[in-house]
Parts: sequence; structure tokens; C-alpha cells
Amino acid sequence: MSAVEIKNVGRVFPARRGGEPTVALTPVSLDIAQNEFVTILGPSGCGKSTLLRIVGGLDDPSTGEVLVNGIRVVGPGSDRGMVFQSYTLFPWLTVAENIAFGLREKGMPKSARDGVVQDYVRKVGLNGFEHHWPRQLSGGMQQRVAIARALANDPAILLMDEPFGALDNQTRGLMQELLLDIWQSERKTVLFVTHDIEEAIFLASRCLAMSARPGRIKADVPIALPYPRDYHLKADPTFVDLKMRMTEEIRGEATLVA
Ligand SMILES: Nc1ncnc2c1ncn2[C@@H]1O[C@H](COP(=O)(O)OP(=O)(O)OP(=O)(O)O)[C@@H](O)[C@H]1O
Repeated sequence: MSAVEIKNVGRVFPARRGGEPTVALTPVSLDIAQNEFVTILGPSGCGKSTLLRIVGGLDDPSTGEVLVNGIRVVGPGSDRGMVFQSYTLFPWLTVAENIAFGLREKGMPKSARDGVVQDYVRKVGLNGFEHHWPRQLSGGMQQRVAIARALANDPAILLMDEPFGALDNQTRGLMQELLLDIWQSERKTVLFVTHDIEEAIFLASRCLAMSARPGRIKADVPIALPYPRDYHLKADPTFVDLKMRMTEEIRGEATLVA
């Protein structure tokens, strides 16, 4: 069974103050297999976040439906973990409490929660920071906590909306490798939105390019490069060719709109 089936999902936002309605997404259909790492590239405003939010159950489609493991999405659920660009930690909770948040909501006893939290603290390299507050952490560290918080709930599907967009290049590269390590060991299905073509290829087993708004999928490219991957891959001739191909797909779509 597919992990995610997006069936004719379109989204129109109603007009405001006598203006025109915004067609954010023309009906999109897409099947994502179990354990795929799918990245989505596309010009600003083409509906990438809208599509991800609909899969996450944070927004409703105007047409069509999304099935996750065969079940229709009607709202957020613990089968899908989300990570956004802006750091969305709870500022009044420590690192450990942030990571434990979903487990606590599920009613997991404290002793079991502590074990899961320690495991993810280690996986994202934050040993020793368990009792820090989010404001005491760098952006990259906060984003590692957000990833740990999403993973601690053990969602089958990880939905990531430009999660590394606000990080410097060096940290971003390290986070990409960290995410791939976790994805390989835990075999999640990932849907990852990014503006960065190199990032999209480096991570993906499959890379989608969307057209300008109203968005539709204009290219669906398998990335047949072996895992595990590290930064050396970015100099590989196949990688460079794929980067050129995706650049061309996106370039035709990018226009500056006021
Ligand atoms: N709640 C909303 N109400 C009205 N219009 C919206 C709403 N959310 C998004 N839109 C519009 O839908 C279109 C798609 O937005 P979306 O955020 O999905 O694009 P995006 O591809 O993620 O953009 P970016 O790459 O800049 O983040 C845009 O024109 C946006 O203005």
C-alpha cells in the first residue's frame, strides 16, 4: 500500500474584500511509496506549503482527498510528524520536555518517556542540553530539537517544510546528513519542501518540481544515487547533471511577482 496517496487535491482560497479567489493548487495527484524520501522544489507561492499542510491535516483541500496508509486525512494525527522552517518549540518547556510533549499527550508513563527522550537527544547530538530552554540554543540546535520532537512520536510520515531554510550553509549540510542517517535507520516516509536544488537532490530518492502558481507537478525525477550519502556526492558527475536538470525545470517557472 502507498504511504501517501494524493488524489486530485486542489486548493482555492476565497476572495478577500472583493478581490479574486487565489488558486493555490490545481488538482494534483501523487502516490508516495513506503520509505520514499520525496523532495518538492518550486517557485515561491506555487503551493508547496499548501500541499504539505493538506497532507498534514492542517488545511482542507477544495477538491480531492489525501489517504495516509489507506485512511482518509481529516485532520492532524500522530501518524504524521511536521517540522517547519521557523522554530516552533514551546519556549516554556525544556529541551527534554519539548521532545516528550507528544508522548505525554498520548499518556506514555514518565519512565518510558524518559527512555525515548534520551534516545532522541543522543541521535540529534544534544547530550547535556536536556535541561536547557529553547532560548539558550542556537537555531540549528533548536531545529534538531524540533526534529527529535517530531520523531519521538514515531510517525510513519515526516512532513518537512523548509526545515533548514534559516540555517547557515555549514549547519545545513550537517543537518542534511543527520536527517539521512535517521531516515535510513528508522525507515520513515519523508515529504520535504525546499527552495534549495542541491538539498533537494542530495536528500531525495525522488525529486518533484512544481510549476508557478497555480502549482502542478511538472517533473517527477527519480534520484538513483546510492545511500548512504555524504557531502562528497555533491561533486559527483551524476549529481551535477541532476542539479542542472532540476535547475532548468525550475528556472522556467521563477518569476518575480509583487
Ligand atoms: N490562508 C491563505 N489565504 C489566502 N491565500 C493563501 C493562504 N495560504 C496561502 N495562500 C496563497 O496560496 C499561494 C500558495 O501559497 P504557499 O504558501 O502554499 O506557497 P509556497 O510554494 O509554499 O511558497 P514559498 O515557497 O514562498 O513558501 C500563494 O499565492 C499564497 O498567497
